[in-house]
Amino acid sequence: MAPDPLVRLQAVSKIFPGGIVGLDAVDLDIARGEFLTLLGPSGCGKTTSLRVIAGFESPSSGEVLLEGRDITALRPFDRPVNTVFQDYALFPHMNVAENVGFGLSLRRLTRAEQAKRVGEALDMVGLADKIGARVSELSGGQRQRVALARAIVCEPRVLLLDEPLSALDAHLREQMQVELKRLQSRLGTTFVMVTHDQTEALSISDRIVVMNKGRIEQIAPPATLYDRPATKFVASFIGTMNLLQSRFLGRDGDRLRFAAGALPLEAVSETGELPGEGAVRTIGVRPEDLLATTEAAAGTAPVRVTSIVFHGRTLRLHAELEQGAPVVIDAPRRAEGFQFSVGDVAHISLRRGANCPMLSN
Ligand SMILES: Nc1ncnc2c1ncn2[C@@H]1O[C@H](COP(=O)(O)OP(=O)(O)OP(=O)(O)O)[C@@H](O)[C@H]1O
Repeated sequence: MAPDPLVRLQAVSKIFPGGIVGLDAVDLDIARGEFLTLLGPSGCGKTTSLRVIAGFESPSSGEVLLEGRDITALRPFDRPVNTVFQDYALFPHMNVAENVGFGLSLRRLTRAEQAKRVGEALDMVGLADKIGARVSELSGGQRQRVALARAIVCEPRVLLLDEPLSALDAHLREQMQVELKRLQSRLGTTFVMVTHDQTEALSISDRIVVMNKGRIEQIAPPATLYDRPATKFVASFIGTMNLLQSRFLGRDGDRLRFAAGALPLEAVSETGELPGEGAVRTIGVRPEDLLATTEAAAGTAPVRVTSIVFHGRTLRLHAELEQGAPVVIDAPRRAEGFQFSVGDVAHISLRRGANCPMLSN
């Protein structure tokens, strides 16, 4: 039997004034020690989920459980939960040590104990040498670390992070992603992070919750989400995916044979659903799972190249299948013996062994 989750959202809905749906019957189990990321477009309910867990927002219906105990009515400060906000919410008139120690000052600790814990938290985030610095003297990345230290110093059971890296430039952001993940592993604390950046979610999380319109579309580890998205929404939100309307031809063991126009495809069904013969389904095909050649052969379909985009090691061909359906192919740049130009006809086929998901709506 799976161990009890640390946090459980049970049929949580949040309806804002005016009937705006923030969350729509969300069920979510968060495991002890995991790095869970809430991912989705603007307005999908990520921040509302976080605020419900923190206690800043009370659900319209449903329960929030912590280790099986109903904490729905508990005030934020009575929950063993801390939040790192997008803008860090640091006190500009206090120095680094005072900012980090602020949460502790509400607890009954001796001054010596407080100072020790502040020192340890700053060590954890690599800022021990800035202990006396004013917040205004710090860079964006350093402020971010102070905010983290202030949140971890209270040793919360759950650390909530609302777009914690969004104020940083791309380079620093990537570096902080690695640091955040390392910090989480060292602490063993459960982290729940909100982001709308899929690359960030994929690189940092143990599991990702993809949200859409107040509901959960799919919960899975990054590789599963990438390789086997369950819905069209998830497929198009994570990386680039061709969504090809395809006719079901029959099955070969657990492989389902389809055709998108003249292009033969093989797919797997996540749900176990077996379509009727001739039924049309959407098959998700990654650009790297399509091969392009200049010559027609068995198993290829012709496409017309409409544009070519330089992607470093690969060229991304944007093309059209016979019926005008758009398709994107990643072709290696140093492919022997062929080159494509806009307007050319290329012959594409599915890479052997590609795992194409059959997607539901
Ligand atoms: N206090 C509020 N009053 C009214 N509507 C709200 C309130 N807070 C959130 N909403 C609405 O609830 C929905 C979910 O909002 P939420 O902030 O959770 O989305 P989000 O996924 O975090 O978006 P973003 O990425 O833009 O922060 C949106 O339609 C939003 O407009």
